[in-house]
Amino acid sequence: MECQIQQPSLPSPAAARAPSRRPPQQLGHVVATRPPSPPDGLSPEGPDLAGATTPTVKARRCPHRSSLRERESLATAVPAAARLAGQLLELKGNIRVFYRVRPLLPNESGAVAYPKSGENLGRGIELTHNGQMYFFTFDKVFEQSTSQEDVFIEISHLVQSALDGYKVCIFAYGQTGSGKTYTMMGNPELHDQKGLIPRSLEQIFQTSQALISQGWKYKMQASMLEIYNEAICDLLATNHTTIQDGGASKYSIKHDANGNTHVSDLIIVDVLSINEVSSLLKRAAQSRSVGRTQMNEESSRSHCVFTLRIFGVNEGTDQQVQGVLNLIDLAGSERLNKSGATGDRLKETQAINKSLSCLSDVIFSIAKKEEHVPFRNSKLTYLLQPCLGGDSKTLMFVNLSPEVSSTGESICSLRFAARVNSCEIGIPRRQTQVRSLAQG
Ligand SMILES: Nc1ncnc2c1ncn2[C@@H]1O[C@H](COP(=O)(O)OP(=O)(O)OP(=O)(O)O)[C@@H](O)[C@H]1O
Repeated sequence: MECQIQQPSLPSPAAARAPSRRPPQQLGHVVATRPPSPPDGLSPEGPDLAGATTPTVKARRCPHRSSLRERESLATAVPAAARLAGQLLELKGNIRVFYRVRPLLPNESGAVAYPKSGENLGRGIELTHNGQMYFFTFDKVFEQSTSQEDVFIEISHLVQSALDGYKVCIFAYGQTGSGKTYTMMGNPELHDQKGLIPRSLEQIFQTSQALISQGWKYKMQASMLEIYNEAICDLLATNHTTIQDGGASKYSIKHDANGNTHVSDLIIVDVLSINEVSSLLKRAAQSRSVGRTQMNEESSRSHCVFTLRIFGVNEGTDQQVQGVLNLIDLAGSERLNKSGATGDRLKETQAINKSLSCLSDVIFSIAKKEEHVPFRNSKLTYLLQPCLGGDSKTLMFVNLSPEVSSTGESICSLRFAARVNSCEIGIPRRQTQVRSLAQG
């Protein structure tokens, strides 16, 4: 069940520290239902970054060699190791899991350690709880000192693949105050503190500009919503209405046959530059439901979903791609007795915990390969259905607080993450086609 966990009731600290004997390739399930498509940049029919070459030349030369070379020059921002990790990620059909531990705050004492060598270096974490040692391994661990930039480098290849026509979904999960918002958004104004969302968007715009010389033209559309107390709220709307406000016909979620999600009445903005997206992010951040709790001065009380739809066409080859980038900052899980929530905070906390528990039910159901997966039990799970049960490239960040009193919650988060990591959601599928003459 907890495939990446060495049992909690370990006999001795020495045994607890013994490295896992599981060979690295078993850490994720390789889905072998059909041969995996070659990693980005290796696809002969590639509308990807590499495939964006002059069509006549491309048709005559070895696509593999040219693709790789061109990608090398285009994606200079993505170091080779991270690209390789991304390609591996793509070959597996699982939801990948990275975890990040936030630094200790003043007056906190830590209960987290990491393997210093061996096969679990960079992937393992040890927690001590009530005198027992717990050991987990996942795809990647970011220790307290890891910078925002280093975290982004590890996911930049995944982000890039949205331009190739993939659906990409990255979400942050974890206890309240563990660093989800810092990881996803951070402070977009300060270079060192910029989170994954602003960095991803910068990269997408830079790369799309670089591809103009190879015949590619991209159109981008952004939307941003939050799910607060089980109601959807449009963060780009100037005048907020939710279903609870009486806008009953508003914001219903639908998925089309290609697994694309549509939320009725949601404002979708054409964005032409990174500056335009930045001001949208600023607007949305001001609208987000934030409150003070005992656990976090500025706690996000909602799940926040940023979506960038990417439409690309190559004027030379008539190839079209349609990618989606979903970046999601979930509300934090919290124990009611620890958070001290009352009144509105209590209601919010209950709604957050209920939707996270629905997420957990969905994950359990997918992991057990059950016929019926209860996606419709909450707005969050229904919205995430294509990311959790479809053909998208999905990555979950588990954010952890290193603080002693948080270890119980951290262990729950890590157990949940192990389930998520074991979910096989299928090989990611690229949305691409050749433009017909009729389309112009
Ligand atoms: N990697 C980090 N480096 C520096 N500070 C961090 C880091 N991660 C989190 N913090 C700080 O810790 C505090 C809590 O982080 P954050 O608000 O991101 O948590 P959260 O998980 O989003 O919480 P909630 O679920 O309540 O919204 C913030 O003050 C944030 O700036």
